[in-house]
Amino acid sequence: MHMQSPPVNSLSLDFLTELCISLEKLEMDKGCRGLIITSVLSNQPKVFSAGLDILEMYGKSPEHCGEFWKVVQEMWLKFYGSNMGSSPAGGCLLSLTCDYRIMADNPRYTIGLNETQLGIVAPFWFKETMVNTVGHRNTEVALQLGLLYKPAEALKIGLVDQLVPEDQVFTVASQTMTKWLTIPGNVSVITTKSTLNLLFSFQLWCFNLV
Ligand SMILES: CC/C=C\CCC/C=C/C(=O)SCCNC(=O)CCNC(=O)[C@H](O)C(C)(C)COP(=O)(O)OP(=O)(O)OC[C@H]1O[C@@H](n2cnc3c(N)ncnc32)[C@H](O)[C@@H]1OP(=O)(O)O
Repeated sequence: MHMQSPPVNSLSLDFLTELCISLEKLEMDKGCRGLIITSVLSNQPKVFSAGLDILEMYGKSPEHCGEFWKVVQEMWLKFYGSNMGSSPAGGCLLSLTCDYRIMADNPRYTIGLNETQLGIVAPFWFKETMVNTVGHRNTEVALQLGLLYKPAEALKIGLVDQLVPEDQVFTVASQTMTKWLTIPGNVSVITTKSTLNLLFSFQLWCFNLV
């Protein structure tokens, strides 16, 4: 899936709604077993996603914010595989929801949950997704300081799984997905993934009740 919402693939209500509808269609397509998500913006260095659309959160009605928030959570529940350039905040969440993260090895790119740098708080399910990926201590430091990591640092703490030269990102992503798809039985993989996320999904469900 190619993301192309200039200038920076910011996650607006319209963009996220379209993303979720596209994912739903793919989920219903029995021939589709995996997804690579990438940015085809023409800017250099390339942005994967600038995160939540800041304008979507400013001066809007509570109903609009509620609708926006619901679709952000929907996006979190659905994702699978990714490859990328710069990924701050919601862009980082988008990639954290994937099974495998391949980042272009260009020190001009950064990834991380930088919310505190903006004076906002990363929601608990952003935080939990980060803890599940890089552990509690790394998350504690990363979130409190709002750190954005360069590729080598991101690899070191496990925030991304692999660095590759920029022109090879898609090829390596395709090869990696081919390997993941050799695991037999869609059901066992999906069930394993659901089990890993079970407690967390339950927590999010409880959170939405209060
Ligand atoms: C209800 C919600 C409550 C709490 C939410 C808490 C969770 C929040 C999660 C978030 O995701 S908040 C968003 C955080 N995002 C960022 O901090 C990213 C900010 N942007 C950047 O760092 C950079 O723009 C960049 C993505 C690295 C790209 O840099 P580049 O130099 O290539 O572009 P430039 O900075 O000139 O930007 C171009 C253009 O895009 C606009 N822009 C950038 N980011 C956003 C965004 N997140 N939302 C909306 N618009 C964005 C920027 O203003 C420029 O616009 P202009 O050309 O009109 O000036």
